[in-house]
Amino acid sequence: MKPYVFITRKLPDELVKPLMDVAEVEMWNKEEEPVPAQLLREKANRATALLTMLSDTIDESLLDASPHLKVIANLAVGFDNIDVPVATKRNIVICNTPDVLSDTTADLTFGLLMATARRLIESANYVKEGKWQGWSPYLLAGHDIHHKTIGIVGMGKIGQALAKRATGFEMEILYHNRSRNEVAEQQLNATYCSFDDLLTKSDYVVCLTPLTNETKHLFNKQAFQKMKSSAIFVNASRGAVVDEEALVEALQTGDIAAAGLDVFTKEPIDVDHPLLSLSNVVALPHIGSASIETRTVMMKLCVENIIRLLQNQDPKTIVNKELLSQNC
Ligand SMILES: NC(=O)C1=CN([C@@H]2O[C@H](COP(=O)(O)OP(=O)(O)OC[C@H]3O[C@@H](n4cnc5c(N)ncnc54)[C@H](O)[C@@H]3O)[C@@H](O)[C@H]2O)C=CC1
Ligand SMILES: O=C(O)C(=O)CO
Repeated sequence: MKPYVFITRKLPDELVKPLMDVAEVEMWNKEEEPVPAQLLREKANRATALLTMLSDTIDESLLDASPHLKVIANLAVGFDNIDVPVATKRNIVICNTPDVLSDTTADLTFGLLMATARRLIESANYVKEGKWQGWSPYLLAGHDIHHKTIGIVGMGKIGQALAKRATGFEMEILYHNRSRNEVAEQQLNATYCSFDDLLTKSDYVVCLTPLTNETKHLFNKQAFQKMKSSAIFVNASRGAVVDEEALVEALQTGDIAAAGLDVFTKEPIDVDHPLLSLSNVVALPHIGSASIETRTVMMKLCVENIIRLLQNQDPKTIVNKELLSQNC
């Protein structure tokens, strides 16, 4: 009997085809809506493998109810939606999609920084809404990007790709990370800083850390108060690294100048959330890695990882590496 694999979103058939050759595959039939939690639970109960989205919660109770599960391939590099320690205890391999999305996410993050600094969305709407009466010296004037200081919190793969883009704008690059990044220092001339130093010195503060117990609400009232009043905050990691109430207050009181946000604590964010009413906020619907090319490669990587695991080979990318020698 073929192993049963459940995919929690409608993906293109041609990308899933290789999996169908080795497994019985079922997919949730909607592209834009997550699978209901109860249905996921029922499917997971029979599944040997799951291909999940970052919007699916894979917690202890779901893992408890999934006795045959061998692998979960998450269509994301981030895996904060999965209880990895519990999965590891149950010998369930967790795969993610690192590297393949770093350049695409860095492009979006730098684009978001530019859109926020130069007020691109506000300006485009201004024209389309017929508000443009004529040229004037400070009409929709924003802030320079070139030769300014960017502070990157989380100098990992995406952070490094972002720093590379910042060098093209001749920016001074500061970074804060769990450990020193020699490539960033030697090849990109980035300078390591304490978190507080980075906050006080940067014109642009960009968050690219994973969401962990340590980074939850890292950007709180105190952090925003340490930033320059002209600083622009950009978050392309996970919403919960930010205390959103504190961010609203910082933007309203002028502790910081503006924010570019690709991610939110609750996704989708409620349309009446105070952040969305502020003209100095650019909000995007979590599209960091959303290019057709990159999403296709991410899907292929998930499919390949599941096939490899089902054939008792090492996956190409794994989160809980400690399981490699045991399982694969
Ligand atoms: N907006 C979007 O669509 C996307 C968001 N992401 C988010 O970006 C995150 C980073 O992705 P990668 O760069 O590939 O991961 P990575 O693992 O290569 O880099 C993360 C870096 O953050 C550092 N870090 C962890 N905890 C820290 C802390 N407390 N203080 C300072 N630094 C800390 C790590 O040392 C590491 O260098 C993902 O975990 C994900 O949450 C990733 C892709 C797309
Ligand atoms: O990969 C991730 O972690 C994302 O947020 C989407 O690509």
